[in-house]
Amino acid sequence: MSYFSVSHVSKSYDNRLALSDFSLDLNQGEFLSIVGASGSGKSTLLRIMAGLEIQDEGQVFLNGEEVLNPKHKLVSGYDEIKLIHQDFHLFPNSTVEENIARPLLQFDKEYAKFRVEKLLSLLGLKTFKDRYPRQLSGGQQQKVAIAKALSVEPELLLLDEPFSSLDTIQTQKLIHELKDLFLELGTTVVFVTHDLDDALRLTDNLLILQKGKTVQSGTSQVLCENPKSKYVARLFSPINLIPDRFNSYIRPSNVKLRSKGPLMGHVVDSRYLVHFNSLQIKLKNGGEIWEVDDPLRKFKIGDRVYLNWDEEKVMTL
Ligand SMILES: Nc1ncnc2c1ncn2[C@@H]1O[C@H](COP(=O)(O)OP(=O)(O)OP(=O)(O)O)[C@@H](O)[C@H]1O
Repeated sequence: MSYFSVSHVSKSYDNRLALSDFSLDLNQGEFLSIVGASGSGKSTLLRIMAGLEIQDEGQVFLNGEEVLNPKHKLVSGYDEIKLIHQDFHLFPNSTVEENIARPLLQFDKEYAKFRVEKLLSLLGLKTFKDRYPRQLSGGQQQKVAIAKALSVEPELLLLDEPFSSLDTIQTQKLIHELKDLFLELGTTVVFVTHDLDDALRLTDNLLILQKGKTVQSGTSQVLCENPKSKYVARLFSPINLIPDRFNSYIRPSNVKLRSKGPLMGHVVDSRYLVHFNSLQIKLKNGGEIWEVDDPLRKFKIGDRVYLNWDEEKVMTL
């Protein structure tokens, strides 16, 4: 059996299915991102993984032991499994240091001191250790919440949209720091998000959840290059339907603009994006609009273009 395993878990609320026959296996130290739209069942799944929610069917195992839900365990939850939410759950009248030390009250004092110092240092929080949560930015508060969760050395860390109250720059910086931290500590991590970009930055392994079911899982590269459905394909970028071919699509980045080619069109809009101009091209026959990347920023509105692509990049969905 794998280190962490979710086996055939289902859950309904008032006859509405939130999770359907969901299974998952993770090795120790592995990171996984679960990506799903709002209402796809992400939070329900994490709460079941943490032993905080009663599932209708299925089981969860960590390191060979069953994770019991509140129906079977008097005090719900486990020290080995920590769930972190977007709202930080910090003690407002305790300093950063006290917040991180709080879960360690029952531990040996020397160990607690050592652990708190290590986490303050690993998360770059040393200079803030005497401040109160209200004196910190959102990103710093989230780091304290993560340090607090890591203080008891959990075996499994479950992150429920932990960056949703942070801005893009704060999120990218924190993800970068956390990745190194989790690797160093060897923690097994499940991160749920609706934001594919955040998931790609934190992990190589993805699972796409839709209406309580896994629609595809694998590495980011496999999911981007070989999506099994339009839903998965569109998470990575828009897709263009190739006319007169059965369910064949091409990504904007895989279209080449040449002076000759199988499809002709005119540029009807051009947007300046960081790495390329994003063109809207109206096809001559049929009048459909394609989205195409112009990395050399060569084309202007009104230009006539011919669209080419490599057959191996065509996705049949
Ligand atoms: N306590 C509850 N009672 C009734 N229905 C619930 C409850 N919790 C969740 N649901 C329903 O279960 C489904 C899954 O909800 P869940 O919160 O797990 O999704 P999510 O992917 O985490 O959504 P979000 O990203 O918006 O937080 C939704 O349809 C939701 O309305």
